[in-house]
Amino acid sequence: MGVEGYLPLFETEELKGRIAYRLYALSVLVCISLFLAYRVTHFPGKEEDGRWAWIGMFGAELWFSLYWMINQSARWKPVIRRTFKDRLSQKYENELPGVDIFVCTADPKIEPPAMVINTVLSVMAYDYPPEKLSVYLSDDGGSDLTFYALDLKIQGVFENPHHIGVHLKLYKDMENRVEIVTTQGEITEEMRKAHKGFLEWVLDSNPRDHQTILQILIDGRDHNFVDMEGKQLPTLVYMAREKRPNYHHNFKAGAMNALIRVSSQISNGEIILNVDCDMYSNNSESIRDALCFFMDEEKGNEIAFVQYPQVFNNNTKNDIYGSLIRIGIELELHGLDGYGGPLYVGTGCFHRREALCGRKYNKEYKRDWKRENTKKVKFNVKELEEKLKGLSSCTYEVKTGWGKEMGLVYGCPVEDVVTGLTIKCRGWRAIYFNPARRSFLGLAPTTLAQALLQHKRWCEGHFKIVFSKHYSLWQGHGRIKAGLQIGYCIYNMWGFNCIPTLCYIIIPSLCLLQGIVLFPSISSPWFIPLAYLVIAKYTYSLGEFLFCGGTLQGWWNDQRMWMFRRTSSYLFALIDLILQALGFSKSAFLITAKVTDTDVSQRYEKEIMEFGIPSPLFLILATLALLNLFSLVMMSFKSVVMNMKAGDLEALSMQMLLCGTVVALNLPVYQALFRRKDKGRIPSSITFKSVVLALSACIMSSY
Ligand SMILES: O=c1ccn([C@@H]2O[C@H](COP(=O)(O)OP(=O)(O)O[C@H]3O[C@H](CO)[C@@H](O)[C@H](O)[C@H]3O)[C@@H](O)[C@H]2O)c(=O)[nH]1
Ligand SMILES: [Mn+2]
Repeated sequence: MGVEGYLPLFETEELKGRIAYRLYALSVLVCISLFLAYRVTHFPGKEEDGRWAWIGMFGAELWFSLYWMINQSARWKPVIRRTFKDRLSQKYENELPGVDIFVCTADPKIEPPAMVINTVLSVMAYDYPPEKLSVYLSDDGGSDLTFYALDLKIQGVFENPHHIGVHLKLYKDMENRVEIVTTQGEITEEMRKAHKGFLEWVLDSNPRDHQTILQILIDGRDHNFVDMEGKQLPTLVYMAREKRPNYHHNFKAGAMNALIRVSSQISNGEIILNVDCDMYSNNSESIRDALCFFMDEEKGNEIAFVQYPQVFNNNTKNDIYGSLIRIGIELELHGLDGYGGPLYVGTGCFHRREALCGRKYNKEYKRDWKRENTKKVKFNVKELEEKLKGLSSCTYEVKTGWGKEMGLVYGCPVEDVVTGLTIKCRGWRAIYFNPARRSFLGLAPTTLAQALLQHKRWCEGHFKIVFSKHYSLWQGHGRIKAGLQIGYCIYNMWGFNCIPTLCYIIIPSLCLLQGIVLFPSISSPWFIPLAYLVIAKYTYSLGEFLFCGGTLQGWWNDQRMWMFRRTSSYLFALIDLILQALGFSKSAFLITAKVTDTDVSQRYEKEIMEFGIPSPLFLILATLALLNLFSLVMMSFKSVVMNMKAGDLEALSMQMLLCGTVVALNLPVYQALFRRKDKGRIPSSITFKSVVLALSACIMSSY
């Protein structure tokens, strides 16, 4: 029996239809084996044509089969969570823990201050006792513009009680003032004098070289900080940690760790929520939902973090860049939850401070929520600010466990994933909570280049994980469930799809020109498993996508984006990785832009793909698209001119189908190459190079 009078604060339900799914998966597995058996038994001999092509195809198929199996882990046992917030209030309303909210921003040009402040205000407006809520803004841009915007808005809050929680648009006036300053790019003398905070920006400070700037703008302990209705306000702190050229700042992970330390001396909330500067809160109940997990008497103690889905408010209907990763958020993360917890994806995540700071979980651990928060700060604001600056200095972490055993883990462009796994390996579990109303909304990339570069960074991060001790199969061994170890591999191994996909897009089209047969012909019995695989897999994939709330066109776009990512982002990540290993380049964190030109955003609204710049990513995409187009055209031409026999054509039919599908997926590329006139088309230098490359490949292989 459990605790007396125990009422669970949340419940868990397994996703339905699992038996049917497992039967389907079994049938696919059988056909995969049959198809591989066909490959092995029909291999061309040493003297025959196409031996290399067959080796390439076989290698790719072996990988795809393995990757398909890895993917099953996320579909085997997905779970769905539900909370009981009324029970939470009944039982714990007076013992609610302190919650510290961290917002990270890094660059006032690509992350506009007005947006950052909107996010800050949205999290100040949570339905939660203000004296238990503290908001911290970390500004890696060290920007006086961001500070100015924050300060201005806060004055607005004092002057207008309805400000918090109301959408930014109503505050056009203030927004305009912020905008003017942002475009001017500097703070005037007059503004500088108006607030003591600006004194901290000394003349020669720049984003990469400055002292710590720490300002407690609202001190939650001080009951004079009330809005016009007399309602108390949450604590609000601005921090730009010290930056020096000789010290590596570890990007977002470094910022988060500095905030963990600084906040521990101000509010020391037991729960930490972190959001990116574009991820505003869209649901004032999210804290209470998350607490239902942490505070459940029986199951809550082992929970280290509660992750909400990362979704966007600027997605178009058919999500042309597949930014939503729909299957990931609506299905796969639920699947990982069933085995011990989702990935930590870096934003929209509630942490237990102790777990984030390196504590190990064991069965004896039991949080007593009735215990008072022991942090009673005696200093006044000014003293406190001065005292805490040292905590975010460059040298503070030297020879400490920060970045390894404590806080977010350093050294990886997907620091969040590594951190989440490390926490789980310390014995904790995590929860994925995906309520009907979206809890956080951010900005998805609005150009193809941005979308592909974001995936390049992620892929590079996951590659690094595989070659480090943080690979789930090593680090997780004996510490987390096998299902979860494999579940992590879905993402860790994203990049390995690159070469096999390139094989599958290049080899069949070139072989088509040479008349080399790669697949069983329609009349052969070996055709049956292949046909089953193609039909069953794609029908299922479409069904899954629709079930997850997508559209038919959205699914098609998603297929295209996965092809693009695998052949360009992942390839570049691989090349970069090799260059880094050889010492030719260094890892960087390219921040995703959150501002867009008007004509670019108009095209985005209309779901017209945005190329525009002569990126090498596009050269690859265009060349592959043309290669398949040329092969298909030349092949059709040849079959008419040379009057090919029906039997020969039949043997090549699967290759023609494959080529045809690639061509169909690439329609937006051909339009951008040859038909469009707007600025978002593919630049002519890329058009020229890709035509030359694709043509020469075709000509060379036809002879
Ligand atoms: O030196 C830096 C670099 C970035 N950031 C902040 O980190 C956040 C995420 O950066 P963004 O460029 O928007 O990343 P995304 O492409 O959206 O990246 C996703 O993937 C990242 C890992 O690659 C996670 O950290 C993010 O939470 C997740 O949203 C933003 O708020 C940035 O301001 C910093 O604070 N300091
Ligand atoms: Mn982002």
